[in-house]
Amino acid sequence: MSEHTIAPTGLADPAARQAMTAGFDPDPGAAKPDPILVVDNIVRQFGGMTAVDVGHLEVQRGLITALIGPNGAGKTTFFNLITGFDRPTSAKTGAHWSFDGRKLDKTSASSVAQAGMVRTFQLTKALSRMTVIENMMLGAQNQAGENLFKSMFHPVWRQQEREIEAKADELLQRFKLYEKKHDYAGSLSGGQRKLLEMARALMSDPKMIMLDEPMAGVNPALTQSLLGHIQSLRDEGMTVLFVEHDMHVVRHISDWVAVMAEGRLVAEGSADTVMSNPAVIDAYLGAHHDTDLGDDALLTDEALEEIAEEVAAEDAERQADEEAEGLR
Ligand SMILES: Nc1ncnc2c1ncn2[C@@H]1O[C@H](COP(=O)(O)OP(=O)(O)OP(=O)(O)O)[C@@H](O)[C@H]1O
Repeated sequence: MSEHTIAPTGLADPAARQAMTAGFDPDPGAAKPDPILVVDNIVRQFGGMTAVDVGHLEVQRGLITALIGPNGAGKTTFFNLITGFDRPTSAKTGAHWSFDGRKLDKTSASSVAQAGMVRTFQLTKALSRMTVIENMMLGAQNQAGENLFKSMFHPVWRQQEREIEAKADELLQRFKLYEKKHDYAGSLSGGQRKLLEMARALMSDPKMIMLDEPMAGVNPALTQSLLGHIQSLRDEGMTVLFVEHDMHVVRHISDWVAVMAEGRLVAEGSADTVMSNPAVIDAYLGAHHDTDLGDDALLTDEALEEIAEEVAAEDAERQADEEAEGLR
């Protein structure tokens, strides 16, 4: 085991995870035995519209928790709020959240990342024009958003550069991106970009990784590899919180599911339980009549490939639409 690999925990055993979650109270916002993230009274309004209004949420340490909900439910806004990229409207009226026992509500995005709660970032245009290894090196500097570029010139950066590069190489090997080390990140496929986003987030040794739609734009060849990487992170002791629209993926890898609708937390439970919950079905049907909540508890390899093909086709369609719009 390398020095950057986290020691396996008892939660690598599916039976241990099932036994643990079977004991959770299924009420939305219920207490967990060992929460790594505790959120209270987070409200975000845009004008007169309430995008997020979460009274209480606990995320259990060491599990994969999916945050699901129809379009516009407030999932991304919630991610932005708890990672310091946005401020709650309720900042002065009792919003607070803590991670691993540390209060985070007055902290910046970089301090949140330093505390060990790291989210993935989509490759922006600027990051696409940098090489894979340059992206990884920036990831080491705590995911500080607009401060990423400044961080390159910090003296500490230069001192530690070699050590950091060795860690980056190790992660690139793990994520099968080492051969692409000096390629521009923009030249990677959709799936490889997702792997790079994940590898980059791991450069700061997080305790919890937050993934926003990790399967979007991923081609069939990489779908299973990506799911496997997410499960391995959990098996090694990391907590994973992810937003995902594909319910088959949610069923396949989640230990616990939290559901948002119209900004609020409306349900929690195992994937099977929440997807048969009438409040959840109503929330989805109200927003999206053709949503497939999935009907299989465990996916076959063929089903996974089909999902990946659908995702790739949707992505190609979206890209074609964007290109057509650009030509107009
Ligand atoms: N900067 C903003 N200004 C105004 N409204 C916003 C802003 N950001 C989000 N919203 C609104 O807040 C609501 C929640 O949006 P959000 O993107 O968080 O939902 P979501 O659950 O992540 O949706 P999706 O699954 O479609 O990504 C939506 O109605 C959205 O239009």
